[in-house]
Amino acid sequence: MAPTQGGTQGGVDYKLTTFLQGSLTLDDYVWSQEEWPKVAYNDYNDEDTVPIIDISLLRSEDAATRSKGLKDLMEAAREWGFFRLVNHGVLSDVTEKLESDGKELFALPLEQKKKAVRLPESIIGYYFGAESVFSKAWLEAFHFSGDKEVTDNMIRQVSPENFNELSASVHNYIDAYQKLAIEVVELMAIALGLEPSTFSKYTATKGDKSTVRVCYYPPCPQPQQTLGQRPHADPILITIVHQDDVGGLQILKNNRWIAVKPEPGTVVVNVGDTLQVLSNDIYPSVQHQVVLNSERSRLSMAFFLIPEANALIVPAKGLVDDEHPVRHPPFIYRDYRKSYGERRAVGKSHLESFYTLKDA
Ligand SMILES: O=C(O)CCC(=O)C(=O)O
Ligand SMILES: [Fe+2]
Repeated sequence: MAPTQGGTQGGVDYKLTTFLQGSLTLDDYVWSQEEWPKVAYNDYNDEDTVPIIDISLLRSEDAATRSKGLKDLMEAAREWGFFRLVNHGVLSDVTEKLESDGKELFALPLEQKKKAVRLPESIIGYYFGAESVFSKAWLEAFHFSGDKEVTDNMIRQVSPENFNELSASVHNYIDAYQKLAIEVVELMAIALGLEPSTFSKYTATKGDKSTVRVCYYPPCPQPQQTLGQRPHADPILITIVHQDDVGGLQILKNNRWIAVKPEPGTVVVNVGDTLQVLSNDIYPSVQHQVVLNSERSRLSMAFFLIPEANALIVPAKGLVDDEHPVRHPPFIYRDYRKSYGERRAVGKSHLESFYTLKDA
């Protein structure tokens, strides 16, 4: 089917979206056929669904409740590389505030948003669709740094009149999710019989600290022929995604795409490549993608727990023995991240190709 060039469908004027401005047409967003989504954004399978972990059980004073909770967490992370967290305790005010601020930012004219455009070599800044590293993706995003100065500069560029409010909103979000993410990776270490800090001690405390990427996927006139994000695994320790009620996130399990159903009050946690290596492959990073729909826009906020750039990423000692040899040669996180950024366009699991690339 030849794509239509903008126009109004289902009450949405696509020409007004950022995606079809200037010389951009729908053709710029049509992917090759083998990349088209196989499962619709809302085709949920209730039999085979990402496990739900109630983190309040893991905080319980009762030893038996705690140890059952740890076992469930360990099994979910090991089998799925993904789980949904309930009762996490992050105030809904913090989440809802950034969600509504994000919507206001995306509603600004493109030229205004571009004042915070991502610079080459950086992951921080504004980017959209056909002009970004996510080339062809029907996505626009503000990626904010946990480094206050960097994010404050970005906000000053794009929305100086709301500076104080926006700055507080982004930093409150990052602080709250950073605490939760550290708690989760500490529980994931305890669940394997390791020191709590085994994974969390790799978290960056200076420079490129943990970040949040606020993602906006407007309705798309051709959701069958494009994607909001192509299949990828995240390079970091863990990601915590807050998605709204629209749906679109899918994960690859046993070669099948599984749609992750949004549940109010729930966040989605996924293992990144770095945690896979630190856990000597016990916790796998898993490919995921974002599928679009033609009716409703979707907003998600992905918090990334980022490793220290200079850290040597090497499997935890307690997980290596004669029966469990080291599965990945060590690497410096900065080198891995750089190579990941350069190869993003390929879209395959980067961890698998990284060592071959280095040896080549
Ligand atoms: O939008 C989503 O649900 C997922 C976002 C994501 O995978 C990412 O930004 O790495
Ligand atoms: Fe991701």
